[in-house]
Amino acid sequence: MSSASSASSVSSASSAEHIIAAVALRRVFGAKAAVDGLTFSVPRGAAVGYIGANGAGKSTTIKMLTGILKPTSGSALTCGLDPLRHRRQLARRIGVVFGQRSQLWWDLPLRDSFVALGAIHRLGRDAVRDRTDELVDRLDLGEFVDTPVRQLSLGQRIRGEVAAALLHGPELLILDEPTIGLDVLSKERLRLFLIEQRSLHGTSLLLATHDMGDVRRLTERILVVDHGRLAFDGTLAQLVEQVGAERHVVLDLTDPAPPLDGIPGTRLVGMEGGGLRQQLSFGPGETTVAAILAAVAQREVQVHDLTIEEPDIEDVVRRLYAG
Ligand SMILES: Nc1ncnc2c1ncn2[C@@H]1O[C@H](COP(=O)(O)OP(=O)(O)OP(=O)(O)O)[C@@H](O)[C@H]1O
Repeated sequence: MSSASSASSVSSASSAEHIIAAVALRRVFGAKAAVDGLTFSVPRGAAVGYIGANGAGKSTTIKMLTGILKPTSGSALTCGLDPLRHRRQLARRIGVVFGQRSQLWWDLPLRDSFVALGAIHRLGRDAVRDRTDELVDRLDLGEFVDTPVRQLSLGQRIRGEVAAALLHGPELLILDEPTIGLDVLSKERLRLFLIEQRSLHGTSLLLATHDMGDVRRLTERILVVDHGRLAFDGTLAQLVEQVGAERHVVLDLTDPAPPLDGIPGTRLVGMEGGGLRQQLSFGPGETTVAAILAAVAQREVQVHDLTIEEPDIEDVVRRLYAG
């Protein structure tokens, strides 16, 4: 079955409710199925994390959803459109960022890229200017918006990529590893911006990432893909319940202290240096870092430093299969 004819088999009712609808999506490279019969849908307005180990098939899925790659079989509708047949129309309704590959013009300053993209998307000059001003302000691009892209740092470039992807106010934003290689502050700044944009504009989000922090902050549902197949579809809390992928807070204390057990919502999972460093684990919804710190303060110990460790995605996927 061709992808064009099969895409039309996804009902139009579902395409109104769903920003993405994939049915038995499959893509083979030589003898290997990179994506192997994926069926899932994303309701309009939702934010979904798409996670999996290296080579699990995430980028291949995204390429099929955006019309870059033809499925070997199965079908996909993105914004109700067949991505291959309506690639140009689709481009006006989605924004895509591949963290590892630039979609900007290397020799042009960001501002000129925005003007060029505005022309491609057929936005009026005033609309481009207003939207550029908003994005420069919200993403703090002011210092480098007139610098050629090739001279930007990774964090600056990614902010530029995200701005470019949102210039035309897409219904759906697809991000493939947007925070890869970014330092903690740049990651956080980008996440806050994305949260704000979604609440302002109701943009749907599909986020492929290796970063559990991205998933936790930005999405409400998780799809786990493994060897091109869907291994899990549910909330982070359900995933944690199923595989026990908890967060850890590592507390470095100013003086050795007795075990910090019995802190509500946490388990003491490690102690070093006679109590100088203690590690507590906790699941989503059980407690917060702020509540943990407040409870620790009542034990009359002083926290000198703290680190929050997110569960490792490769480990989560392994445990999903082991269980
Ligand atoms: N153009 C291609 N030709 C041949 N094999 C490919 C091609 N693109 C992807 N693959 C293979 O398909 C599988 C899935 O790759 P894909 O890039 O979709 O995984 P991924 O989940 O995005 O991985 P990563 O997290 O490492 O980016 C891998 O085994 C990869 O080597």
